[in-house]
Amino acid sequence: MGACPHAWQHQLQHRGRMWAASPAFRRQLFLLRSLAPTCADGGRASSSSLRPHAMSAAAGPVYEADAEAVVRRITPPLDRARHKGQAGKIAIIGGCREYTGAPYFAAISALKVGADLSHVFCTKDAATVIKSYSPELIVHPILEESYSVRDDERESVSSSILTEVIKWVERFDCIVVGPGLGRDSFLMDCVSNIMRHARQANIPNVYEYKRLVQKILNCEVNEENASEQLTALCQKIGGVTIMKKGKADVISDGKKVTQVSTFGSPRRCGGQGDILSGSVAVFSSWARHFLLSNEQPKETSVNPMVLGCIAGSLLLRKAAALAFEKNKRSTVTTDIIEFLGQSLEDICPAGR
Ligand SMILES: NC(=O)C1=CN([C@@H]2O[C@H](COP(=O)(O)OP(=O)(O)OC[C@H]3O[C@@H](n4cnc5c(N)ncnc54)[C@H](O)[C@@H]3O)[C@@H](O)[C@H]2O)[C@@H](O)CC1
Ligand SMILES: Nc1ncnc2c1ncn2[C@@H]1O[C@H](COP(=O)(O)OP(=O)(O)OP(=O)(O)O)[C@@H](O)[C@H]1O
Ligand SMILES: [Mg+2]
Repeated sequence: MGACPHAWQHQLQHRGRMWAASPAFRRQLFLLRSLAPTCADGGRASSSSLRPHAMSAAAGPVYEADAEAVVRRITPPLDRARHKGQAGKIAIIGGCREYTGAPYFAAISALKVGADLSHVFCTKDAATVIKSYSPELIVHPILEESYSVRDDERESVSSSILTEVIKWVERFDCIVVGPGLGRDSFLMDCVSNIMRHARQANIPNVYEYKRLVQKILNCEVNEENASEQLTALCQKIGGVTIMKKGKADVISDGKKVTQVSTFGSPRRCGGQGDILSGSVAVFSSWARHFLLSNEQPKETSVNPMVLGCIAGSLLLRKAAALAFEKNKRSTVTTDIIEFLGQSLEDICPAGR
């Protein structure tokens, strides 16, 4: 979604040409090729940037991504000529009566990573609360839950919600569906309709993943053939990208399996998945712009969503590590958000 802005595209093209002449180019090309499903060597070769991991399974090896290199490549330069929106417009669909923190974490993380605009589409009850957390966010109180809709109104309310969201959808570079959505049946139905209009990647945790495997593959999660199961799940859902979160974040688009296992923090405070979703949204949109602006060889069909997952995972882990160093057991999600900027700066300085 979203067209590539010209100034940015031009700058990236220029950087792309410079880059092509640089000695590091071959290593990066290998990285990108290795992420591609149909690369010349079938991804079999190994290099310092991608190390096959011991949990290799029938679907093929799981490579440790060179996540820092990915972050450096896809993060756009800061340029005085750029206007508002060119660094990304992100939308979060989530937030209900119970959960107002989750959409806030995801939306504020998108801004702290570097997006220009962050919108939240939530229920009417959640909107005032979310707005009061931060004046930075643009909050749309347009979703409804079952308790506020009469049975005979469901269809008309659902279609007017859809109309309202669709009006906005095309303006966004990436949409995150789910943080704090809860489980209300009417809300789920409305959001399913919205998702049909904007195909999404899924970012499941252990329980969400378990439910997906049971429902789609009709079996239980099996760690013995984890990478084969993940690949099959991506394919069966229709070529989506899935990040299976955990000790290592394992990412697949149904073709290759990559992981990020850089150490983060031993704290498992709720909300880290929400930071992750906001960060992945920004990096995926940057990756899409980057790939559009730097013509890739035809056989190198790199998936921007995969690059976004790799970059988002690394950034969250680095920020979590710094927050834990400072706050130890009292580390909470807000502390991690504060370190997103420094973590990106450490990998990819703003003045480069
Ligand atoms: N401050 C907030 O408003 C927050 C709201 N959240 C929202 O809360 C709702 C429920 O989220 P949950 O993540 O609890 O949902 P799940 O239904 O996936 O988790 C159910 C239970 O499993 C546990 N669990 C999750 N991952 C696990 C793992 N890797 N290993 C072992 N146990 C695990 C959880 O602690 C929870 O008790 C979602 O709508 C979510 O977006 C969360 O994002 C956290 C922050
Ligand atoms: N066992 C672990 N070891 C190291 N890092 C982990 C581990 N589990 C999760 N993480 C980190 O936390 C991130 C979020 O995963 P988590 O399972 O907490 O998501 P979540 O349950 O959706 O979070 P949320 O509370 O926002 O809903 C992962 O991407 C990973 O970086
Ligand atoms: Mg979650």
